[in-house]
Amino acid sequence: MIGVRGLSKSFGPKRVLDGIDLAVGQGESLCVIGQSGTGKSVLLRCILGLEVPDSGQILWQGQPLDRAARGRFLAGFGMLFQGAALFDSLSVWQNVAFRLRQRMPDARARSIALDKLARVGLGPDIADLMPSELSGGMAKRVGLARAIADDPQVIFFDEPTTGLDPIRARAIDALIRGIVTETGATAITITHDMASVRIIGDRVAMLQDGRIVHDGPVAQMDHAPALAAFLGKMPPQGADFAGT
Ligand SMILES: Nc1ncnc2c1ncn2[C@@H]1O[C@H](COP(=O)(O)OP(=O)(O)OP(=O)(O)O)[C@@H](O)[C@H]1O
Repeated sequence: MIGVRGLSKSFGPKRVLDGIDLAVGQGESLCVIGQSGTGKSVLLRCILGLEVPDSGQILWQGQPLDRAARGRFLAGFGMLFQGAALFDSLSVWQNVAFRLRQRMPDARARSIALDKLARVGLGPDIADLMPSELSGGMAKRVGLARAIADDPQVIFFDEPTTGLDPIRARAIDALIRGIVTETGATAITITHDMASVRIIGDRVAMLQDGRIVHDGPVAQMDHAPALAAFLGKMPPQGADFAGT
C-alpha cells in the first residue's frame, strides 16, 4: 500500500495541497485527474520525496515513510516521465538498463533491457539507436521499458499519453494496463485523458482546490457529478470559452 495522509503544501500564500488523504492498495491502479495547476505534479513530487510537504505523511506498507524506509521505497519504484525524459547521450538499451548497470555486468543488463523492450513491442534492432532517432511513440515505449526494467512494486505514470495521437495513446494505455495486471504492481497515473483512465485505472481520484473531491471506481465514474466536466458533460469550472 502507498498513500498520503493529511498532506498539505503551499507555495507562498498559495495552498496547493490542503490536507490530502489518498491510499492505493497493493496491485491497484489509481488515476489522479484534475485541471492544470491543481497540484497533481506537486502531489507526485511529495510522494517521491522531491518536495517537502508542510504537513502530513507519505505512507508505505501501512507505515509513515521515514528516512530509513525511503531508500527501500525508492529502490522499488519505476517511473514513466512525461515526454519520456530519456538520457540523450545514452543509447536505447543503456537508457532501459540505466539502473541495472549499477549492479550487474553490461551483457546481463543488455539482455534484460532487450526483454523489456520486447515487452513494450520494440525489437532488438532499435537497441543501439540514440533517443534523437526515435519517434515520440517509440520514445514513450522506451521510457516504459525503463520504468519496468527493475520489476518495480510501484510504478508512477506522469501523463503517459501527452503528445501522442489517439491511436498511439490507446496502444500505450493498453501496454500499461497489461504490464500492471501481469506484474501485480501498484500503479499511480497522473493524466487529463479520460480514455486512458478507462483503460488504465481501477480507481479514479479528482484533485480540485487542493482537495480530493472524488475518489471511486472507474466502472462508476460516468455517474459521478464531480467528474462531469472531465467527461465532457459540462464546461470545466472557471473556464472562459468566450473568444478563446
Ligand atoms: N516550486 C514551485 N514554486 C512555486 N509554485 C509552484 C512550484 N511547483 C508548483 N507550483 C505551483 O503549484 C500549482 C500546482 O502545480 P502542478 O504542477 O502540481 O499542477 P498540475 O496539476 O500538475 O498541472 P498540469 O496538469 O498542468 O501539469 C501551480 O499553481 C504551480 O504554479
